[in-house]
Amino acid sequence: MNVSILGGGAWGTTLAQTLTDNGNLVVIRDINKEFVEKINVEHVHPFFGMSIPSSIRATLDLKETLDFSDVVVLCVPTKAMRMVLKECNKELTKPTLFINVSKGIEPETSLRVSEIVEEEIDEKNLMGYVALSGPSHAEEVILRKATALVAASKNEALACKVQALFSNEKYMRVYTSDDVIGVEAGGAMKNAIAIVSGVASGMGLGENARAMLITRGIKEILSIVLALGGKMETVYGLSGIGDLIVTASSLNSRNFQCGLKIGRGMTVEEAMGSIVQSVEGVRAIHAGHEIGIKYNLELPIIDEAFKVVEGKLSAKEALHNLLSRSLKTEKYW
Ligand SMILES: NC(=O)C1=CN([C@@H]2O[C@H](COP(=O)(O)OP(=O)(O)OC[C@H]3O[C@@H](n4cnc5c(N)ncnc54)[C@H](O)[C@@H]3O)[C@@H](O)[C@H]2O)C=CC1
Ligand SMILES: O=C(CO)COP(=O)(O)O
Repeated sequence: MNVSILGGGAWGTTLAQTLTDNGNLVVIRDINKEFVEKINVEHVHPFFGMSIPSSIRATLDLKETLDFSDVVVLCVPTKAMRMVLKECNKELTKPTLFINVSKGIEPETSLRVSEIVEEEIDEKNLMGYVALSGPSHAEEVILRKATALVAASKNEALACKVQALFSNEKYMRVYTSDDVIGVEAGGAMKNAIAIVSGVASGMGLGENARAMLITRGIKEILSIVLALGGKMETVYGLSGIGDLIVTASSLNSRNFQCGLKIGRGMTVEEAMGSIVQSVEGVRAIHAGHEIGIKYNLELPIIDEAFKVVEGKLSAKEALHNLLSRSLKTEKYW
């Protein structure tokens, strides 16, 4: 089938290869002319430089991309998501299935991408929505290394459609889920904890500290997912703990790297500015902090991380605050 991808960066172009491997025709829309040329003329991945199938086409033209199919994969940074969806809504002429692979919650509204899609896309243009998420560094998927994802939708048939679209027996296995909230919120919040984990490493703390922050971070992700109406079992799955494992201790993770740089003394702006690809975790820390206030949640790690990224506290002071909290019994729910 024909598939349109919005955002031809690290992940979008990698998924274009998977969709092409599975026998589909893909058009990517990106706003970066250089990326479009790399894909169309050199047939290489714009970030990783390796060859990609020559049938993948890229364009700067949104209308051409939307006209190409009735399946659109959203793969732009979540800070651009609302704007991109507004532009799409003006150009759409038919009911379209939106598959979102971007990971974030809008800090100003605490809305997940599915909710932003519902706000910005007219009902007549919205065939349905599926969130596709899980532990999947583009650096490995582009090399066709074995990976598993989860496709979540309120509509089971659409989740199955996306499962079939992306799965192949060589390297990609997709599960389905009905828990859109859990998949979206878990996928967004793991980036916040990945930054914290990177900060700890950058400060010169050891693996014990990282394990502590990741494990107690899971408790905070769980609190947020449950408060938003998601399921506990989803947090224990690919889009939750699975993605946290891959992100919170890997140099392939832009969020971990960003934290590493902050922990070594860079400001948040310097750290973000030094990484060319999207870093979603700082916005996720803001979103998590806001959700904590709204639902009266106890989120000590996210709240201390918020003070650090706001420049109100050093990472060392934040660590001291966490270690000097009142002693308690270990509980996860
Ligand atoms: N890189 C990875 O391994 C994975 C990334 N993701 C998620 O996918 C999303 C995108 O990440 P990456 O592809 O890694 O980021 P990236 O920074 O490599 O690519 C983003 C692309 O979006 C384009 N873009 C930005 N604003 C746009 C707009 N207004 N209209 C159209 N295109 C626009 C940029 O030019 C860039 O090519 C993020 O939310 C990330 O968390 C999810 C799974 C894996
Ligand atoms: O979401 C990802 C892997 O599943 C990518 O993580 P980073 O954005 O931290 O690189």
